[in-house]
Amino acid sequence: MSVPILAGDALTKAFGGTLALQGAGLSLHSGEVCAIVGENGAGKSTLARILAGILAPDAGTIAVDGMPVRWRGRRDAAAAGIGFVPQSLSFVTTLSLVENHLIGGAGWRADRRKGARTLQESCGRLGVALPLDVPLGRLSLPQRQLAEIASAVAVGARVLLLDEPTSALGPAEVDGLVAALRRLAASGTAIGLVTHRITEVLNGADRVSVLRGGRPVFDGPAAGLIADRVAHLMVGAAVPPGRRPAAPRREVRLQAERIVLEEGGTPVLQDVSLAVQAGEIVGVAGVASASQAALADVLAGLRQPRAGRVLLGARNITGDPVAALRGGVAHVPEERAAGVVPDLSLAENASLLRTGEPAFARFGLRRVRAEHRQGDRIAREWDVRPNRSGLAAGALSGGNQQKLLLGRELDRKPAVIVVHGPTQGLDIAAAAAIRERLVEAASEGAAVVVISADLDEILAISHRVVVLAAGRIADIVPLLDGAPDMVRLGRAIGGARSGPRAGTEPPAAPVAAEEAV
Ligand SMILES: Nc1ncnc2c1ncn2[C@@H]1O[C@H](COP(=O)(O)OP(=O)(O)OP(=O)(O)O)[C@@H](O)[C@H]1O
Repeated sequence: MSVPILAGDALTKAFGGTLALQGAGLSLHSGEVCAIVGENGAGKSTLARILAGILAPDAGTIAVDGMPVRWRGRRDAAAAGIGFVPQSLSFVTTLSLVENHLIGGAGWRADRRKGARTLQESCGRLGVALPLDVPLGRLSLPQRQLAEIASAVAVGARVLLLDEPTSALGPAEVDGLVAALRRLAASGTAIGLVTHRITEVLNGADRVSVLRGGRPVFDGPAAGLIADRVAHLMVGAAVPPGRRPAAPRREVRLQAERIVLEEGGTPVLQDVSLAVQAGEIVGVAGVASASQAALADVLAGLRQPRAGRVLLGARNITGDPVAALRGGVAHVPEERAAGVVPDLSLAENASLLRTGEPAFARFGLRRVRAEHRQGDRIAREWDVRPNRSGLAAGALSGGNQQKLLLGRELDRKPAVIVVHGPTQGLDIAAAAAIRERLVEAASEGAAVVVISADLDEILAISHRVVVLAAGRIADIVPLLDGAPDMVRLGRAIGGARSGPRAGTEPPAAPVAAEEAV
């Protein structure tokens, strides 16, 4: 076989007492997409970051074109053509793609016109169209992901290491991204793709490298692998099938009435009405867009719509996050960084938003021991690894931060749960466990809104699916015994309106008990 462009061998890395990598390696060849998989905390990000020069290994070697190298930092690796797109996107959202490209990868000497031209070229190579001059904050998460990839390509990456670029994307966007990556690979780029999604491994990758507990357990061609085998390699066990939720109670807990929201003059939510009953799980599907995050924010009282109102029971919580929080609304945002504070410890994050409660404060002073007990308990119950309450949350792997965030929010036994991308970044076993927890919370009476790019996930646990298209409710599709009308659902997701006219859905429309079983 040809000499790999980038190869890491026998790499070892410890963080304090945690051995993140133990003798792991990876070879990336020109024209090849290699999926890097493993459960949460397996060491995938650590491996990618070592290869990209962000972290220094404790032991092991790295070679480029067969020649040993020793990165002194990210710049060394970038200069050798190693591009890296992190799990938490790094571009500044108030700046446009061109501006980010100029202050980041391209360097201050590059001029704007030339920067824009090379970005256009890399978008062309990827086969995607991105607005170059719009602040990134106005783009959807998948577009921002593509923007960082395009910028890495534009600075001449021969190797692209992507840390879970697809975890927040829906099936159509995943297909689009995988197709874009395949096009890039066909032009000679070597791609290392960290992912949890088995379909990507099977459909998008040429080769699969599996890590478990920091050790390499498999490296071989993707062809001939079946989903169960990949799942087994990743978690070392079979994943049990999930449970469906029981019928909801006929009591509307959360109600959004004719919500209208605009961002910079652009309509994001248009006449959106939704009623969620106690014990009900409503899934929100649709092509990933800014509307979904906006809906989550409005339901949690975090954003003031231009028109319409949000009721928690009889209480108006529109644009009032304190009333929403006090009334028992839990919110798990799409971007983990908005929910977990990386510099605070696991214990502090676990008790965040509760510091005023008597259990966590006495005479105005924090009860640090109580915070630690809370951190220990949540970490134990939610399988956050490593379970060390004093550890900075930023030192947890992405998936473990997600478990911590969900654990904190659901531990309050909220009346309403608004969760965006509940299992993003989680391995298949952890994702199944989280879905189980959401079903359990609904069985205990919570009204749950699950916004997810993963349609299978929505279909697995929801009573009804609300389809958002272009900021409007295109349809509300009931699930009978979990089996939706896929044609109707597909049409709605594609933007066709077939159900109730947007905004005219009766807010308190009860779900027939037989629909909800
Ligand atoms: N800066 C750090 N300080 C302390 N521990 C760390 C640090 N970075 C990573 N770790 C630990 O190293 C281990 C491997 O983490 P890594 O982020 O590489 O896992 P991962 O496979 O990418 O997981 P995920 O799928 O959840 O993102 C984890 O136990 C993590 O807590």
